Amino acid sequence: MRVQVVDHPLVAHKLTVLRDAKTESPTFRRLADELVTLLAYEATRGARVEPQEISTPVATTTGVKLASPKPLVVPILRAGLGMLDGMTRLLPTAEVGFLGMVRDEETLQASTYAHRLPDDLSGRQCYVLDPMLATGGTLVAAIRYLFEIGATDVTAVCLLAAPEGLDVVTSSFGADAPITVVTAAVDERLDENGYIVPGLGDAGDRLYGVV
Ligand SMILES: O=P(O)(O)OC[C@H]1O[C@H](OP(=O)(O)OP(=O)(O)O)[C@H](O)[C@@H]1O
Ligand SMILES: O=c1cc[nH]c(=O)[nH]1
Ligand SMILES: [Mg+2]
Repeated sequence: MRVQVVDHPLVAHKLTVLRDAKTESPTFRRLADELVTLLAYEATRGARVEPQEISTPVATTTGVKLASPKPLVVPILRAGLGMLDGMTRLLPTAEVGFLGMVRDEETLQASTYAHRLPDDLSGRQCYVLDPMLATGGTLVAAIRYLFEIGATDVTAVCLLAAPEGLDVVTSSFGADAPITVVTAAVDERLDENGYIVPGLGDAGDRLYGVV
């Protein structure tokens, strides 16, 4: 597994505003969207391409286009939905599958309440969107499901990750697993309620309100 922390002043600036408890939903949504686009640029560095012949107004040349099959973007509902537009802005031809998952706030166990994905992910590059990698339970369950239906190449794009969650993903799949985690920061730790410290609070609630 590879962890890539995107080190860029614009990423750090936007993340700081997202962390601020005074930032309200409309600004939080806009900044999450902008931040994901910056992370997506790094997350797609390994996107597969194939040669394509084209004619410019001056000459013929060989360029590249994204290879088939199309990449698949998988936002994890609810909070991952706030990352979808930012990701597909850079990957407009990607297809989108959905996983609905929720973490029990007492046991911290993740469960799946919805899935709508292609039957077979063989050969597809998969990009999982989830703003918070906390205990890692949600991401492990999501990746396990994608592997079960044929995925062999998964990149998780997270706004924030906790060291504990990264360790859980590594120990669940092994250090050599074909998994990349791209994040704006690895924070200090989890608190006793499984929240990332210093973190940004409950990403779903800050995007969409308390339910
Ligand atoms: O790493 P974990 O400990 O599993 O926690 C991370 C998960 O918790 C949050 O989802 P939540 O369950 O709050 O659902 P929501 O997105 O609907 O708010 C977050 O969006 C992640 O999916
Ligand atoms: O800090 C955290 C941990 C899990 N889920 C969140 O939304 N925030
Ligand atoms: Mg939530």
